[in-house]
Amino acid sequence: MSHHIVEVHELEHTYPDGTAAVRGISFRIHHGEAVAVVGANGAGKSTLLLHLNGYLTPQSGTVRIGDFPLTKETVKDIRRAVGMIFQDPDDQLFMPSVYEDVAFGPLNLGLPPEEVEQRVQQALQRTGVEHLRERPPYKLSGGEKRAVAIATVLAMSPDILVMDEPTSNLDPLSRRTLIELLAGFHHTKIIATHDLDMVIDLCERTIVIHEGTIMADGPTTDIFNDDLLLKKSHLERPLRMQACPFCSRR
Ligand SMILES: Nc1ncnc2c1ncn2[C@@H]1O[C@H](COP(=O)(O)OP(=O)(O)OP(=O)(O)O)[C@@H](O)[C@H]1O
Repeated sequence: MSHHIVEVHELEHTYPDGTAAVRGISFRIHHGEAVAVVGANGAGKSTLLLHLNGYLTPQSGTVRIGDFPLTKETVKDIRRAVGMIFQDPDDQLFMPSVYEDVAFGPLNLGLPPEEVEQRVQQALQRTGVEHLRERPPYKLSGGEKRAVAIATVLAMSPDILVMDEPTSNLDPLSRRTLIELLAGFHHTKIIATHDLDMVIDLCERTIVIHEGTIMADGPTTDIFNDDLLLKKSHLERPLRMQACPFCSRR
């Protein structure tokens, strides 16, 4: 097996209206790495992420997850390895209760009832939402929904977690709780986000996307200290790295 768990090579994607969203992207990610994908609105982050578990298949170029090249034939295996957490938890939660949402994936795998129960219990415990087990997901708060969406993914025991804007629309405390939760996961993590302060907390490596191409790929601290790169990519230093507006100290 390759020691690169994710390999993307010369990936391109053009939408039917002619928008070239991903224009020749290549990178490799090792087991256990936590990698941020950052870039301005419309840079191509979500389009790239949708290729990592087969919601989109390559028009040109390749995506490999572990031993499998992504094709229509391997997509089922790839979805078992890669858990995708969407920006809007409502895209992920559709059953009448939290329990049923978290059990949905394991039941679809045809697992025996005891194992389904065990996976659901563990996933709810790890995300701290056991008490919501019988609640209808649509009545939960944004932070609770996000945690349940993560539980639905954990119940599938993926190797890799791919997340699109996991902290969007969360209040500061829910955001902090989520960051602590994610920091405790030992999965390979790929996180597309505008929350650059979260990136400092979670990701040792950052890939900067600009107009569908990779502008930079390296240690997060190097990227966030490169003001010219940030400017060219329409990004700003994370708040934590900006000068204090009152005392002008960093
Ligand atoms: N379904 C679609 N049809 C046509 N164009 C699309 C579609 N989805 C995205 N695009 C376009 O592709 C480009 C990349 O969009 P994408 O959503 O991947 O960017 P992003 O970096 O995730 O942006 P954001 O930070 O705003 O979420 C944009 O120009 C966008 O308008």
